[in-house]
Amino acid sequence: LEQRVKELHQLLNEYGHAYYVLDKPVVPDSEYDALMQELIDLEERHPDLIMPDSPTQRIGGAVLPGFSKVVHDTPMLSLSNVFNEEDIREFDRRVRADAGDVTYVCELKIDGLAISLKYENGRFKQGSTRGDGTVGEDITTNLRTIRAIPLKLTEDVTIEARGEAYMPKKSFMTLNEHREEEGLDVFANPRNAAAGSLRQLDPKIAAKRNLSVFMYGIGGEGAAYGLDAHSEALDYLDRLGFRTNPERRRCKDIDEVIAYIESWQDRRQDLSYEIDGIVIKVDSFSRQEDLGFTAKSPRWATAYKFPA
Ligand SMILES: COc1nc2nc(N)nc(N)c2nc1C
Repeated sequence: LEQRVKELHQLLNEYGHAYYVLDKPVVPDSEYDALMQELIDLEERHPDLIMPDSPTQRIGGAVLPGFSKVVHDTPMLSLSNVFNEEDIREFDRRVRADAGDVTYVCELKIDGLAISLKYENGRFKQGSTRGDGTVGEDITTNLRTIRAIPLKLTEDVTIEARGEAYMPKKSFMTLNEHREEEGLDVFANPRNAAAGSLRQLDPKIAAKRNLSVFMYGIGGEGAAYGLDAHSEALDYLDRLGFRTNPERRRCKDIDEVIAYIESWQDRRQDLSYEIDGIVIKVDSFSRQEDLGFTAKSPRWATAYKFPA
């Protein structure tokens, strides 16, 4: 019996990772659903076999009275913005003045809300919003309902991952259609819909909102995991089981960055999620250290914003 439960955990985690994290289903939905139902039945008959990281435990029971506060180990900063090619080249000049020639990483800037996910010995422990950058809200129960967030990592590491929770465009359209039918206010955009969903005190509501995430960094010192560069940190997050955005690109100079940005000017409407810009980051962690931070933003990163 325990053996079958373990086997179901393994299968459901593997199939769930393929479907929700890699967007590459390996079994038909009907097979996944049948295995999930088998595990639900087994756990109902033998509650002693229910483990906290069981795939059935994503939707917590109780409605929360409110959200408790979480003080971030390191502040969740904001990004400076640039709006045109001149700004981008000015950013590059300032970077090279202090750090010399650098390689950049460009990432799509997902139009969602920033979250922090903390894991202890490979198990999801706490998830929170950015809040004011220093203190956020504990939304662990809601984040557990997001299938793209692993409850258990492939390694027993203690780590904090940071990224963006968002609502795909299709889910946003469907949600607003349902709200209109029910005479409820519609959400203005997917970002508001995602934020509103994660601010629900009843996890059953968040669970129905089809939210997803793209993780974009490690909280604290990436070097602590033997990593020398941001691109390596993203590959490490992949290996641990997190969902990262596949459109990221290492650029050897600012001309390549500008070409990458131009390539997304129009292509972005083909994406299944909304982006509001492109984030440009210096790749090497030691070059990032040379550059440091202003009071509220890293000097080694900036966000190019698309015209509204
Ligand atoms: C290093 O700090 C950051 N990195 C980021 N990366 C991406 N892709 N998107 C963001 N919104 C973002 N925001 C911040 C503060």
